[in-house]
Amino acid sequence: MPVLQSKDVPLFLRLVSATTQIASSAGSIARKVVKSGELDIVDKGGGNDPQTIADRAIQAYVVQMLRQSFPKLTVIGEEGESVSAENELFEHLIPPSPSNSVLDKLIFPQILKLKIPDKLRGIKEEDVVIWLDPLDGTTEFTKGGLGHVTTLIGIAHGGIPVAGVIHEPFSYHSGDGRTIYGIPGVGYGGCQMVLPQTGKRIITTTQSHSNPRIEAAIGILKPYRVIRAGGAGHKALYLVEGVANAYVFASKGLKKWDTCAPEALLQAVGGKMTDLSGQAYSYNKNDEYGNDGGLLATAPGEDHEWYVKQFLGGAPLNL
Ligand SMILES: Nc1ncnc2c1ncn2[C@@H]1O[C@H](COP(=O)(O)O)[C@@H](O)[C@H]1OP(=O)(O)O
Ligand SMILES: [Mg+2]
Ligand SMILES: [Mg+2]
Ligand SMILES: [Mg+2]
Repeated sequence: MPVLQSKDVPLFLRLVSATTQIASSAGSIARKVVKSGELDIVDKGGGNDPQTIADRAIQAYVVQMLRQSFPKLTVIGEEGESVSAENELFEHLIPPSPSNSVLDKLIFPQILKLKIPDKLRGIKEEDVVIWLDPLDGTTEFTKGGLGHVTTLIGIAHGGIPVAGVIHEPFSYHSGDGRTIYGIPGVGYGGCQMVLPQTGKRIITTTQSHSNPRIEAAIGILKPYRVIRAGGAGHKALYLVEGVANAYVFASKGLKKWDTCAPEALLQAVGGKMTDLSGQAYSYNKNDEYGNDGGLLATAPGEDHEWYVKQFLGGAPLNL
């Protein structure tokens, strides 16, 4: 990937650019698995947390590709350390190594030319933590709800999300999937931000992990409409694209790999994501994986603090 090795381009931009390429080619794995009809579902236990061969193979592929170009990164992936791209069970799913000419055809050539602040320009590889969710929305994936599925690659530095890449392998926009990136304070690409309508509060929440406490929290907000959908990435896109005003999950269950990339994209378009009490998540490598304070995300233009206040004024949520 000659252009990505150029020392003229800051590491941060080379990493974001490479991540968009890798996420995009990982989408072919999910599509191949669906075509084969063999999902090889494993129950990871603890409620509703299935894993398929697509989760394993995408994780292995993304980790291998990132490590090839950026060996000093810390990568924390949902499916753990044990999956390897050399595994004969899914060798057939791993995309062939692209030739240099293909790699030079960047999806977002503009990324390498972005003007970035000094604090991003000075980022060192060894200080970056990648939070990887190879397949988000796996429950929906196993039931054929393919539009809810995304691959999420969050890039964190100093405990905060500095960039996020979201790939929809089964986007209705394109048969090759859709890739989106966001860099807070700098820009975003691959989608268009649309402000949601105001006055009629539309709340999006889980479709497959609900419980009475989640329903009670939504009730506090007196929604005009509730949209139940799968995947943290998918629901964050609802906020980016004007479908919903807020995304609420008043429960434990979400992990840092579910939120890092969506949070970066949402911030890049002017939205906000915190736990239910308005506290920011921390994405250092030694942090707890769980987002045990639940999730509150608001679309651009929404008053995030208003939502926090409703929860503080309501019955204690006790997640
Ligand atoms: N109780 C849970 N256990 C494991 N993962 C969960 C749980 N609740 C939510 N998640 C993860 O958060 C995502 C968003 O939740 P939901 O789809 O219910 O809104 C899920 O797709 C799932 O990610 P994944 O599919 O990557 O395991
Ligand atoms: Mg999972
Ligand atoms: Mg997930
Ligand atoms: Mg996942």
